Amino acid sequence: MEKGTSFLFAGVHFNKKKFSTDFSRFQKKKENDELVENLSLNENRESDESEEEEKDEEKVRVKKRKRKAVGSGPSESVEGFSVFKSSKSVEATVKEENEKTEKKLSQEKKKFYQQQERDALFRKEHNIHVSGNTVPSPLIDFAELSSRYGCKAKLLRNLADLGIKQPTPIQRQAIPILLSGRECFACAPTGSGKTLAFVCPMLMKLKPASKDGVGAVILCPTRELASQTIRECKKFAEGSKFCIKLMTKQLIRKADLSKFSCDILVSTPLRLKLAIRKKKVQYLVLDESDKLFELGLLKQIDCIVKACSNPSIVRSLFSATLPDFVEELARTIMHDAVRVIIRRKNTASENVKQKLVFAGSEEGKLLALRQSFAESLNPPVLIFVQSKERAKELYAELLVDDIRVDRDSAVDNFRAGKTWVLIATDVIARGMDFKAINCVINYDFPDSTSAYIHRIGRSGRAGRSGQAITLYTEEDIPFLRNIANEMKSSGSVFPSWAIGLQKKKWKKHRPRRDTISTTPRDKGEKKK
Ligand SMILES: Nc1ncnc2c1ncn2[C@@H]1O[C@H](COP(=O)(O)OP(=O)(O)OP(=O)(O)O)[C@@H](O)[C@H]1O
Repeated sequence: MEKGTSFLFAGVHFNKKKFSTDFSRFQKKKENDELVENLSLNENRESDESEEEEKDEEKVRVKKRKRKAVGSGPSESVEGFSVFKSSKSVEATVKEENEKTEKKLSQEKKKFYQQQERDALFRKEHNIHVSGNTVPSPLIDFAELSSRYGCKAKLLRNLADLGIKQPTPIQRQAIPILLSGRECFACAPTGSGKTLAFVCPMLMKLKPASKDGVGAVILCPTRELASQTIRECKKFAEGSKFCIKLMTKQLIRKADLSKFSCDILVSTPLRLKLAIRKKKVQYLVLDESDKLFELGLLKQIDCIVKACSNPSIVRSLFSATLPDFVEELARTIMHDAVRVIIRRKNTASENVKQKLVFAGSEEGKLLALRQSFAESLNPPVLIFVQSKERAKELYAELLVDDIRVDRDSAVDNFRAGKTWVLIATDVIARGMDFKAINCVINYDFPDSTSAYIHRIGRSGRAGRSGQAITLYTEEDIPFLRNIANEMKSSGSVFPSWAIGLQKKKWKKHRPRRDTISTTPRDKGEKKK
């Protein structure tokens, strides 16, 4: 018996003589289905067939019908007639298959729920709060960037070289969200590594040195922050071919923006629209989003969002303060976005020890500052005032004291450690990352709670501890309540009497203050 037919004939009593014609035909074709067909045709021609053979043929017919019904090929069984499964056995097989599928599904479901439980516990442990449809699991460590997302070793090495060993909570959650192509709006404390949270997915997903338009756009509210973000991006991308550009006035003047291309473009909202019009932007980040959404810039932001018309764009919003109106705006422009809050929304960093000092008057403030320098202040110190003019005035006063002081135009000197005290306005209150600032002094009371959170957040960054001193005068007292609440919720000692103050709607508290000067002057005189 030929190899090809052996399993079909095993155990079958077959009268080859009587069916010699058909048998030879069958041998030629060697097709199992053909054999079944022939056997069935022969039933009519050979009326004197033995009972046993008739039974055999009947079984073949049953088998044929069954095979048609289930659409399967020949059975894998090799023993006798078990090859022609009965209707019962087919049903059993189907049932078995169904049971197997159900079991597999329920195991997958179980696995999914177990993973969700683990994620929930992990998020709780790291103070990560999320809302949105099936949020991707947070990162356990940076190594997961390669195991889960195929991150190149170079990026991980760069992070390690920068001393970035473990992801911060915002990085643990926001990176997988953005890598999964989901949009997100995130609120995480100052100095908690939001920059890497949005830059890392770009460096993993964008093709370096692509000439195909602008891969990613990072919008910052100030030039100072944009320059810093560029520096950070370049550090993370060290050794790669990424083209990372800062949008400057010169660039706008020189370049033919219709042909302009780069991988990551960092810019303030001004004039960005021209550079990205008709370009296939894949990532759009609004850093310090609440500042960007402030009324003055809203129109420009709207234009930029519209200009980024790539339907598969991934947009994200990041800030340490996320007011409700920004959330509402975010929801109108984003689809299926995930909301990520680290710790509690709109709270000051826990790493900053906050203190309120009553100075009575403007003169009292200067005395209190001098006293602090004489007694306890360790550089570097960052002092915030409410205007450039006041920065000039205070600078002149501190120069007299022979303190190594500079004004916000001298940010680089301060960064390099050449000056120990920097007097600044709110222009550098957001996002600026000065290493190891020991103390922030709010010489002039901040004009809003979010300004307070961002100002004092220049200290206590990347897990370091810091200090913040806020001087206040009589006219600031009505606005103390919110600051005291901030102190309370971030674990600093707070004046409980201030919590009991009447709630006041805080609209840019920037009173006209007396000139900063200790030189005697006529009573009632006010310098400009
Ligand atoms: N995983 C990490 N481990 C250690 N340091 C980190 C990590 N991620 C970022 N950093 C460092 O922490 C510092 C603060 O990061 P970053 O400026 O991104 O904070 P931020 O959350 O954007 O703050 P802000 O709200 O003030 O803008 C930077 O010096 C950065 O290099």
